[in-house]
Amino acid sequence: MAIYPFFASLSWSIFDRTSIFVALASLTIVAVRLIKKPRRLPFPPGPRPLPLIANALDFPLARPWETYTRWGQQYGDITHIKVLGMHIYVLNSAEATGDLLDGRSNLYSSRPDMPVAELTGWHMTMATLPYGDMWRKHRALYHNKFKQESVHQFIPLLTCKAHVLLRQLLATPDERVEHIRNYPAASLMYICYGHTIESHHDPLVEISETAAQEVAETILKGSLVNMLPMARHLPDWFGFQRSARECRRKVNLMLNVPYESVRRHMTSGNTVPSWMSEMLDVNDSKGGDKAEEEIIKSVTASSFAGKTVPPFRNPACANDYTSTAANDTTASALQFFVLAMLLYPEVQRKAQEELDRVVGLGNIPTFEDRESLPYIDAIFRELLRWRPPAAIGVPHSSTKDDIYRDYYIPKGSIIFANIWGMSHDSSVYPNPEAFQPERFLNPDGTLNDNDKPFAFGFGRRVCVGSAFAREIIWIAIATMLSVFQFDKAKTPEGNDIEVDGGFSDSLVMFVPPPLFDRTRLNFVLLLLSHPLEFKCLIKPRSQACEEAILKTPELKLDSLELRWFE
Ligand code: HEM
Repeated sequence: MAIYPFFASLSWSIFDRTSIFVALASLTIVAVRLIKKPRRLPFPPGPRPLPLIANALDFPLARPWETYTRWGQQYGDITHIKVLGMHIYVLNSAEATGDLLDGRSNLYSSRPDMPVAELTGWHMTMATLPYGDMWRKHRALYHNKFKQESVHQFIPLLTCKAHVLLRQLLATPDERVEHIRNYPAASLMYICYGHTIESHHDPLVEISETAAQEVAETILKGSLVNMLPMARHLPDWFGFQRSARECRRKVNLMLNVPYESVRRHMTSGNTVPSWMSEMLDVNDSKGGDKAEEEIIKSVTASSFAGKTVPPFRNPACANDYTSTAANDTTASALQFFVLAMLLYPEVQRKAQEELDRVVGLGNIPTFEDRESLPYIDAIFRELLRWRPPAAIGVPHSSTKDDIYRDYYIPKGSIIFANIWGMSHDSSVYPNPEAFQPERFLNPDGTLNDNDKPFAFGFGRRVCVGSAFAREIIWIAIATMLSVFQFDKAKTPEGNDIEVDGGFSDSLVMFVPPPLFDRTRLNFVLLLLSHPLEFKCLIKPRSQACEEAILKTPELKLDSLELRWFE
């Protein structure tokens, strides 16, 4: 049967020419949209998903950077997996990371959502805030304090704290791990609140640590709450409610003890100048907005809060804990520095030759010597390349559907950039496992232009403390190398105790998202890498070095008196 007569019989009165034109045009637009619609495009390649559980078994929980790097070799520089309904993308090249996280930072600057974190009161830390106005406010305050042009204000304090570190290492070298951990914590506590840490058991540091510890444990117990929000109404004996309440109490102490103490000093006309007192002054002068005050509490707490011993603790590692921002990244870099000096004694020798040439044996360098000490800066850059403290960074999440290289990336995807893989790309860094500061030097010994470490992350979420990190780590490395010799410890027979160079996993833990709400994603717990425990001999390089350490001036600082309340 011919179809034509049917169409021929249609009356022009029903389908006049204009209507047909409009209908055809609309159909064309819809068709083009459908064809171009991102959903039609494929996801990037990745491990084959299984029915029902998709890639749940592929997701690496231990040493994830190794799996990511393997995926990069197998599937190219962008890999896709699907876990518990979430689309996860792993970027394995500087090009793809630059294109998406830097180049399209308007789309890729959020963080995975964390329903359980809200229940525990832990959603206030800046690194976990979703992209938006609240994050912008936090970031602006942070940037203002820690931007490149402002970090010179910290020079006297950091010099003083580096000298404290030298004196501690001289007095009790076997407590190296604790001294190094204490150094960034003591610097940041003073900057944030004007509080001086007197011992390794400072009450304020302990409060922040136990708060974070409590959060990690509550999050584990809270997986069920994340999946089934109704579960939050389970009775107290179920455990989660009690945990969450205790957690909120500790977070509350962490935010309010320093705040109340700073306030009390300000009111009594006895202010110890600090970042918090500065911000409160500005806010007070504008009428003392309460919401702004809460932001001030959170921003200061974000910089040091968050050391926890993870639930799957590596017993061989003295330091495996997770952290939110500043303290542990810095401590991790410095622990790896000591390890590198043991494994690469020729690097230590070259650095000390440079120091002796520039400042002379028995003298301690200052920031003023930095320009003349390029090899020390090269050590710093190589350190962040060789053992980036956050090997897979902090995940970003996308806020709109997107297409990249004809692949589809839906809104709400989680994006990991494999910082480790990019820093160990042998086409850029030949023999990447070797610690070679020379990679960052020109043939004439000056520093080359490669000064954008992947270790600080990407785009609008790039580490806001990176300028400060460069200062605090540099002065510690330069002063330690000038006066100390780092060697392998010896057996009673005088033989070297070997150091295997191992380090703790950077572990990623996913808590399942709500069963019926795919827009609320999950919680991701990231651990920073730290060296596995190793023994080390730390001795002054000479009598003159020992005297120089003992002569370092002690900066007398006013200190905040903490005021406790429950
Ligand atoms: C070696 C030292 C450090 C390393 C390797 C490091 C690394 C990182 C990385 C990888 C991120 C995530 C970037 C991204 O999402 O792409 C980050 C974020 C952050 N870092 Fe650092 N960091 C260091 C030191 C510091 C210091 C000293 C501070 C504070 C003074 C700090 C404050 C922050 C904050 C607040 C964020 C969250 C930024 C945001 O989400 O917008 N970091 N850091």
